[in-house]
Amino acid sequence: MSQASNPLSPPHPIGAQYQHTQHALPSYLQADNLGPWGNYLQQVDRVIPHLGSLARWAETLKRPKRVLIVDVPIHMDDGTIAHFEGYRVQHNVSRGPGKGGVRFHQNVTLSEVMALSAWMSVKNAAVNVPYGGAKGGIRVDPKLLTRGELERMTRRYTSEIGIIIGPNKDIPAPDVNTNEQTMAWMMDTYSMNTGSTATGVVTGKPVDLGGSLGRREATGRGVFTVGVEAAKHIGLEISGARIIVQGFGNVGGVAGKLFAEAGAWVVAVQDHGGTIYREAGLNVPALLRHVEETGSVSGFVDAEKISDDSFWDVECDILIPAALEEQITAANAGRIKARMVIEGANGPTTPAADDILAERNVLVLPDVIANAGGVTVSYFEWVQDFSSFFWDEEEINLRLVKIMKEAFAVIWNVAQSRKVSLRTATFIVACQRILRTRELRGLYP
Ligand SMILES: NC(=O)C1=CN([C@@H]2O[C@H](COP(=O)(O)OP(=O)(O)OC[C@H]3O[C@@H](n4cnc5c(N)ncnc54)[C@H](O)[C@@H]3O)[C@@H](O)[C@H]2O)C=CC1
Ligand SMILES: O=C(O)CCC(=O)C(=O)O
Repeated sequence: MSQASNPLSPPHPIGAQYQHTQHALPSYLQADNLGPWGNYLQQVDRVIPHLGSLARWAETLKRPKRVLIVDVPIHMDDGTIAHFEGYRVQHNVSRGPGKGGVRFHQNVTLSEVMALSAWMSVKNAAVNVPYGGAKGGIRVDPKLLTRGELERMTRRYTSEIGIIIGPNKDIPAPDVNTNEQTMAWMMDTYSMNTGSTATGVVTGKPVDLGGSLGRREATGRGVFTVGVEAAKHIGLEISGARIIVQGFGNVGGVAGKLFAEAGAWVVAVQDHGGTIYREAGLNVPALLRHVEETGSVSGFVDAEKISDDSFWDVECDILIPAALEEQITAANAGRIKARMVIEGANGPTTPAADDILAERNVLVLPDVIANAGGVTVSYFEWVQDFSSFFWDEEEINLRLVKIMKEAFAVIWNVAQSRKVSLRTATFIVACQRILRTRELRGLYP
């Protein structure tokens, strides 16, 4: 059907590159394709037998508290109007305000944001920061927008979700394809709409706007910290270890840099643009500069280009997935050579792949503890904003490492004593905390 004869077409034509946002099936109709949310539900089912009497509250974990779908209309630079679909999901707010990032990606769906918000509830409880779990996103390829379009979309989205976010209600932060600038626009929009500067409404802001030193590197630093702790348990020497990284953005780039500085060899890196390999180890600082300049690892001169699929066959000791969900599946888990997988990304391993890796004695450090460094420093940022007293970077990193090591030690011991995976152990610790609060608070207002 042509645009002109379709009664549902927008009054103004839209640019061809945005048509997917108009014609894609609304994501809330895709509920039968559970994807990451289905994986999360399976992870919950694995923890229920370990919850004792709290298991009677477990259904709480399987239902998001609040789901908001918003239409985000903006003027494009060429004068046309485009509509984007945005989401904010608050999975659980028993332990405190919702907390979790905002993702801009062309494949974002409601089911995905539901899963990401639920993993935030588990993660925040695992490191015992006083938050529930939330997440947001817009179904858009931000690489196709100009800076002005991106700003208008971010601001309109912030206004639309403004009814449920706030420094004491739900605090967004960066995730895939969002950054400090995105958070600055969100903070400014929320502040203008409420009539006073509210730095604590988002974290991951520029330091000049009340952001925290160390937040940019925090998730990668947390990945590195738990990786080093786990390596000690399995007798893996970090110096000289071979590492492969999928996703070389905020999380993968910083984790790769810290492992390289500790003497490891980053031998393969994959991102959306392709996969590169160097037997003798990549020059990580030079690769980071290349990504900064070009947007991808692709085209890095001092490396061999290999096929995306052969990434999974590379000989290595540690694999760090740091891109998107469902990357390690039953189809490739049997090929992975690593002794340890450190999940920088959220939800990169499906439950079926978890089982294959466990059978093959590959240790998986799950997202819900391995990438908790980001939200931990977000918590520091929020505390600093409330007190208007800012800490130096050394103090932030010391506190971050202490929290990550202590949380990981508790989880490791639970895994040993209950003879369960580190993922189930993390869920046991976290879900007990969440459900205990749920029980104490009771049900009626
Ligand atoms: N930024 C943060 O503080 C935190 C992020 N995470 C998770 O870490 C993961 C990465 O997030 P960021 O580094 O912040 O995002 P980013 O936007 O900085 O980087 C994303 C990276 O993934 C790559 N990528 C995208 N699609 C890909 C594909 N199909 N195949 C291979 N690589 C692909 C991109 O090229 C880029 O290198 C996400 O799962 C996110 O939810 C988790 C905790 C905190
Ligand atoms: O820093 C935060 O609040 C949340 C970061 C995030 O989205 C995540 O941990 O997945």
